[in-house]
Amino acid sequence: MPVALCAMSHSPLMGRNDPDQEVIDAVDAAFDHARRFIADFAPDLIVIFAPDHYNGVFYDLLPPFCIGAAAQSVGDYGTEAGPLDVDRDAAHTITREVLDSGIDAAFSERMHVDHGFAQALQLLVGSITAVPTVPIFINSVAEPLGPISRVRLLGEAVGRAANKLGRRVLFVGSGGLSHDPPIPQFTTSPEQVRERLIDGRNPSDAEREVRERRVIAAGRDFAAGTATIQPLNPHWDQHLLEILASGELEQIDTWTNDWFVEQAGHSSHEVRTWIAAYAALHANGPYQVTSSFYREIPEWIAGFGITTALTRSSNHMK
Ligand SMILES: O=C(O)CCC(=O)/C=C/C=C(\O)C(=O)O
Ligand SMILES: [Fe+2]
Repeated sequence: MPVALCAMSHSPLMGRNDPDQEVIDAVDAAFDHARRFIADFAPDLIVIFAPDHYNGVFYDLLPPFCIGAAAQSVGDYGTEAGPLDVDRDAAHTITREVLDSGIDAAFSERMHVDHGFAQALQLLVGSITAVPTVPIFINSVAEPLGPISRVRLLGEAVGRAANKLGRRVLFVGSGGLSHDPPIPQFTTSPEQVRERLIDGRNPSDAEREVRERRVIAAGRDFAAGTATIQPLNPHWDQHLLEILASGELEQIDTWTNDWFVEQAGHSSHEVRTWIAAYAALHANGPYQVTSSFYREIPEWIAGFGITTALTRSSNHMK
């Protein structure tokens, strides 16, 4: 069966701290294109790789990867709250293949997910329940992180499982390219913040509001050139996009986690979701990137990309 991919940046600042209309129009056009690509492909299952930002997964038990057989969106930053339409059987099949491949992913019958999953599903297919989904959490925020090669291997195992499902599977990767938004680091946080990073589920509306305002203010300062956060790195972003388009994903195995941060900021680890999605596609055969959008958008603290891809055999089977 054919498989396809859409990898996209997300940003909680979209609609909250917007750039010039010309930039918004360009992003909207790129999302329109991605939506048409997905509608043409007509997936009957979405496997989405996304991170969490201390809304669903905490330091009380922090796996590198977790596959959800049921999942609940927390509804942060105005995203849709409530249950995703998770395909439990597909989640079990994928988990078995991943574990059989020697990748020790966690498994959840009640995964909590945030805008990393919900914003992508809403933007690409309209809602968190529009298409049956298997959500796969990839820790991209809470250090320490394992080597990037494990992410590629996870993606390959998921891709092999998808191949066995006999379904029209769309792989989605959700997360930024270079960016360094103000997400607390455990080692440098005061005790009170550490406590919420360990066990901060179900914050009050007021607590959530304070956190969200802090990120919005950082976006304003960053766009005004007065923030102390790390600059975007369009050269690094383009280099990564070229490697992903080439299909030579092993090249990325040599990149250290420190180098990701040095070059592209702490949240550049979110490209783990893209690498997993591309590896899943690659496990189904040689592929072709069919569209690639990129802009630096300081207002959203994002090197912002959207790409679509198809395996070459899927192209003939459309
Ligand atoms: O306040 C916190 O603990 C988390 C802040 C937060 O959720 C920021 C998210 C930013 C992104 O998702 C992003 O730029 O990719
Ligand atoms: Fe993020």
